[in-house]
Amino acid sequence: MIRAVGLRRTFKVGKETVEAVRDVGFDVAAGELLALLGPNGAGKSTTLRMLTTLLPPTAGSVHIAGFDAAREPGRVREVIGYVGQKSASGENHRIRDELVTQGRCFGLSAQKARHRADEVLDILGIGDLATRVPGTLSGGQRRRVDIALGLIHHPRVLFLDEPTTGLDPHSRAALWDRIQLLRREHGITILLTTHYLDEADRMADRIVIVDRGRVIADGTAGALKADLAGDLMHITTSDTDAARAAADLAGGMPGVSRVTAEGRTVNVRIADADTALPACLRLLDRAALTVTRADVRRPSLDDVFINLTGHRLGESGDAYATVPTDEPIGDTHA
Ligand SMILES: Nc1ncnc2c1ncn2[C@@H]1O[C@H](COP(=O)(O)OP(=O)(O)OP(=O)(O)O)[C@@H](O)[C@H]1O
Repeated sequence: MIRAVGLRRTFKVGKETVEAVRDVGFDVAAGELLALLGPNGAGKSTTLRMLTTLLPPTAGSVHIAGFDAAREPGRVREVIGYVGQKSASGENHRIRDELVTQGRCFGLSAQKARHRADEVLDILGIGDLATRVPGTLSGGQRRRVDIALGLIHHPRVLFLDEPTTGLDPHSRAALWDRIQLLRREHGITILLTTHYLDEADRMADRIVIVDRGRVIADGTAGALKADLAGDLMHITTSDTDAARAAADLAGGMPGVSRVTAEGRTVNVRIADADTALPACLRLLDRAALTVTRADVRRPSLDDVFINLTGHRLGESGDAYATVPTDEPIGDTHA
């Protein structure tokens, strides 16, 4: 349904050239929900704008539902909905009127536009807000209105740029449910950008991780964790000397990709920790090293990101978190 090949986009800023997107490519199947995950400045919005005909790529190509975005942008716009980071609604018109006007802009008759407006209000669970004006809504309600506006013309593909940024946890969860419903019950292909790891993990069929304008991983959350992170064994020993000795022994085990000793604890990254842990404990026992505690932790997407880039998603001054702040929406750039 979506095919991006070798996308590149540079910007001239004074004498400098900013390479916002260097080489991005992926396919999204019909009905799939794909999350484009990456830190601030990774190139997610720029990629989205190229996919939605809002920005011409410096190089590369985009096809949506078989239409070439460069040669048939009008056909592409007919089949896609785009919800940017900034709110698309004004302040003073009633929500239902905004939706009807939007429907009319897409060529629906007055009757069909009214009917569709009620339909999308229902899909987003905001029928009770129909006569309110956007200026009086909460961030989460306003986000739903934005998505309703993006759905008015029955798009087959929906692009959402950081749909939950700035929402409180309750509003985020409610919005996740609505987005899942769009895909499940209405068969819409969805591509969303996010820098929330838990969001990508829980929502997406597939995750494409971008960093500094490049795709650095592409797969299901489960496959990324299994292939790029591995399980973690935490083994606590009697003292720091024992931990160092245990780390040396554990490091020689098959399937180990990394071992660190912190105080009395040894952290071992290993392919299949459930099987490896008993073997490791026997090894340490034979060496007369006392183990006071041992447990296994499954990898998170954060572990995947660290393994790929050497830093956490939230590091280097970027404003990432797995728990969002309560900042209002609509203050980020499009
Ligand atoms: N119009 C522009 N002119 C100059 N540089 C730009 C422009 N748009 C984007 N950039 C730069 O391109 C890089 C990628 O920006 P982009 O907005 O695509 O990242 P992002 O991953 O969406 O980040 P965020 O999560 O903060 O929205 C950044 O360094 C940004 O400053």
